[in-house]
Amino acid sequence: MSTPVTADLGIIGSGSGNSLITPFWEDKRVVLADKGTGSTGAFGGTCLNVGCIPTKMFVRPSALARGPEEAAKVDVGLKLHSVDWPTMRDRIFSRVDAISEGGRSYRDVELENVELLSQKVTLAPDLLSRRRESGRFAFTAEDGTSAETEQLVIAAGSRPVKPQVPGVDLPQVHTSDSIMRIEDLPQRVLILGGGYIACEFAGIFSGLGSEVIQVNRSLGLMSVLDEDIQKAYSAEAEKNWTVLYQRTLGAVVERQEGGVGEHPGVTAQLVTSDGREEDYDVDLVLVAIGRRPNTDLVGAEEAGLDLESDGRLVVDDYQRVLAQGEPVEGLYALGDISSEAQLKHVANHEARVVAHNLENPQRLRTSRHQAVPSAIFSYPEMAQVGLTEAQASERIGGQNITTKVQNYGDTAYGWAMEDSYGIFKIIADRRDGTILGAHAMGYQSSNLIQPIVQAMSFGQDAHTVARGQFWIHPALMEVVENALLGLEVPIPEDAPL
Ligand SMILES: Cc1cc2nc3c(=O)[nH]c(=O)nc-3n(C[C@H](O)[C@H](O)[C@H](O)COP(=O)(O)OP(=O)(O)OC[C@H]3O[C@@H](n4cnc5c(N)ncnc54)[C@H](O)[C@@H]3O)c2cc1C
Ligand SMILES: NC(=O)c1ccc[n+]([C@@H]2O[C@H](COP(=O)([O-])OP(=O)(O)OC[C@H]3O[C@@H](n4cnc5c(N)ncnc54)[C@H](O)[C@@H]3O)[C@@H](O)[C@H]2O)c1
Repeated sequence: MSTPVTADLGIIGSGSGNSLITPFWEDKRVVLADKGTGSTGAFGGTCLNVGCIPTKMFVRPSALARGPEEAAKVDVGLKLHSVDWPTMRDRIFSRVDAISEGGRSYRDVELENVELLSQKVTLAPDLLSRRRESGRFAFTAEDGTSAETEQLVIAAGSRPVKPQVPGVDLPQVHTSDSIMRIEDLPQRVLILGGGYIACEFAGIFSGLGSEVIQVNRSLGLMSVLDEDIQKAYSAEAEKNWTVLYQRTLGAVVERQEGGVGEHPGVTAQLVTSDGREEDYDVDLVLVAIGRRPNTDLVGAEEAGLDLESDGRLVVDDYQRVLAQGEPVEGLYALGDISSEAQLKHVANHEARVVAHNLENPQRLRTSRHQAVPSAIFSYPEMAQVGLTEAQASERIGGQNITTKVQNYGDTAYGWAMEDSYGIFKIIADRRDGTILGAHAMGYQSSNLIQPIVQAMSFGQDAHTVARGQFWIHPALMEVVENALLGLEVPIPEDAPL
């Protein structure tokens, strides 16, 4: 057996984990292990290579391709000439791949204190007893290279779940890991799932001109959102592409014709909730039914670490990993492998906390998971923060909440847009004006929600936010101002006017 690589810090995962290598470690040794992400085995994790960044780089051209539809509402005739998928794809990935490669070579070649293990690694099954005896954490790579480190961070992320059905491993069945690199735009695509990823890709492909069939197991899309947004979005999606509910994928069978590039099309065999079978001939299938934490890939359970019921690592407020209910000193986790919210801004925040705690073990800081917003960059776009109306009613009693749903179309900028569907909903405690949540669907809702995130983060009440500042007239942000003003909350005598 070869001599283990020894280091002060070990990191498993080069996504958000990559940012832990701060100047503090310059005169110390770091081992960074990453097996590679997506169909190209890229460095730098999900967000950069197969997640947030490339998806939004496809959302933008897709939104522009909807230009004629939007322009027609305001009496302008536009014509879409072409959508050049191969050029678009290559432009997007030439940027993404260059950043990924730059990141790899910076870590691997330029930083002398960092050893990069471009392999899948597994925690030593006797991780905890060895740590007690030697003071070090141990893990091993597939080629037998082993590493021992004083502190260790598990930032190994999550991966797409695939249903175990016949044909699911055909090359025409994609996940978000591979779909963005396909050779050409499909004419007809079936998307399985009704959550973030399915709704974003349904928006992308339908905007670019593909015929989209979205299939969800439950009734309605985006079931995690507030009911008003969920219903409004489902109704819009049903107008924009085909949406089928209460069905799932039974099998995928290769056909002779259709398809994209070298692969022929497939028949997606769906099974309805009452047991009927329905066949859809499509060019390809995208499966987007959730992501599972990579705890199995790192051997977390075998190493004696505690797991949540959904397979995530259990961490305390300092992001320390728990074993038998107790935090293991020097062992941290962050991002999708331990976080309830699989969101990049959450992983980044946790990484800042872990970076601090690694460098200051005597002054540990806690992570914060209140007022975590998210946006779904579909068509229409959606955004949310805080409690849904149902959750707020359960938390403080329905009689104590006040809500306002502001239509974009009832504001000046909404008139300019001829907007017919945008809504912004705020939920507050009617007793003291505390903002409990906000939920929106419509143009730029991911930006419009930020003042509410700010108010919730800094504890500002609804009336103070509405009247304690100027709102630019007649900007679209007046949607938010009007939603705040529509809440029935107490207004103190000396409140700003
Ligand atoms: C299609 C898509 C779109 C998204 N869009 C958004 C968005 O718009 N906004 C948003 O906030 N979030 C979005 N997300 C979620 C976001 O990408 C993730 O929450 C975030 O990237 C998680 O970061 P992480 O550091 O935890 O994991 P990752 O970035 O996945 O990093 C984990 C790394 O660990 C490596 N690894 C795993 N196991 C091992 C092992 N045993 N040995 C060695 N290496 C290993 C992996 O290869 C990977 O590189 C999106 C996700 C997807 C899939
Ligand atoms: N914009 C963003 O912030 C963004 C974008 C993409 C992904 N993400 C993150 O990635 C996570 C994973 O995304 P996701 O969309 O894969 O999962 P998800 O949990 O958001 O949605 C899964 C969906 O698949 C459906 N489903 C599950 N099994 C099914 C089956 N067998 N047949 C048909 N439908 C089925 C569920 O009803 C649900 O609608 C998200 O929860 C989110 O945290 C975030």
